[in-house]
Amino acid sequence: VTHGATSGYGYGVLGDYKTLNTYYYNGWYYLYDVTKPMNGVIETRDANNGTTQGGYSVDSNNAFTSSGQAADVDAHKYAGIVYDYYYNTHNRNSFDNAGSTIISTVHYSTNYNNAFWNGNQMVYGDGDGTTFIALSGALDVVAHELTHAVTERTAGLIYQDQSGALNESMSDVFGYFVEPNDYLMGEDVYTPGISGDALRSISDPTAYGQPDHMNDYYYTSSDNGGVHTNSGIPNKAAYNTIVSIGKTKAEKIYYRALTVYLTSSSDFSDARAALLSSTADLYGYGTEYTAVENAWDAVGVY
Ligand SMILES: O=C(NO)[C@]12CC[C@H](CC1)C2
Ligand SMILES: [Ca+2]
Ligand SMILES: [Zn+2]
Repeated sequence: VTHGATSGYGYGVLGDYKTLNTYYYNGWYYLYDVTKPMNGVIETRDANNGTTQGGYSVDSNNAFTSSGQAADVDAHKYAGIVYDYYYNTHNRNSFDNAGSTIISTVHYSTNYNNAFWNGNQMVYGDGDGTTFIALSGALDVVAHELTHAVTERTAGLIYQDQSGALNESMSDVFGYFVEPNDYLMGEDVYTPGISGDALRSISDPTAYGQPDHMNDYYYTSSDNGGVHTNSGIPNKAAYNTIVSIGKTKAEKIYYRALTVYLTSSSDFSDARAALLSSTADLYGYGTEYTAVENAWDAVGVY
């Protein structure tokens, strides 16, 4: 075989075995996934602790088993899982719904306790080993970042004040929809020395210093108007919605609100209205509609 799709394997950030969609070319195996529908491609790169996009993550024998490859393994595997979620659940082909290649870069900078979508791709730090370990090691974090890309291409929620907090909330809420085994965000890569904690909770935002009601909205000039703090309010409303109507209906309502009704300047009240319109479109004005009204009443948003 001169070149083509191959199946490899590796160990993730938490040391867990996983199979990988790889690509063989000219003696090297690449973290380059060509198995997705409509020619969607997922590629993973390695900045080698620099701040460039980095070159392709490659291996000589299709076994990505070294400790330095763990972050690459998870970024690649989890990007594929998030692609599949959006395609299978919402019929969306990649972040732009046009099959654009999903690019991830890992080992960005040194001791970098963050991850971000830079407008073109996902970028993950390794963490400092105390606050975070390699951030691609959490599926909800990968889903959080790729949802920033979806939001940017759809509602385009401006990353400031209430629209910015909604932007953050959409990423946390779809992080839950992709990884629904808990209501926590980032728990798999946050504080390796402390068990049971997380970066945020959508069931109880106050557990990690976020408000869960408009009465406690945090007015600040930092963090783009506290977008990572005030997201607790729409996050709590989403949790209320999920527990009352279930994940299957909730994720359809949220996806429709994000892609049909929300705009760049939408605030929390606009989000309530967008979710109610989406609910009415999909399920009418019955129990689901009432549940969404109650969910937002409970956080003081009308
Ligand atoms: O909320 C975030 N970005 O807007 C985080 C912070 C830590 C995880 C990686 C990036 C989530
Ligand atoms: Ca989680
Ligand atoms: Zn974010």
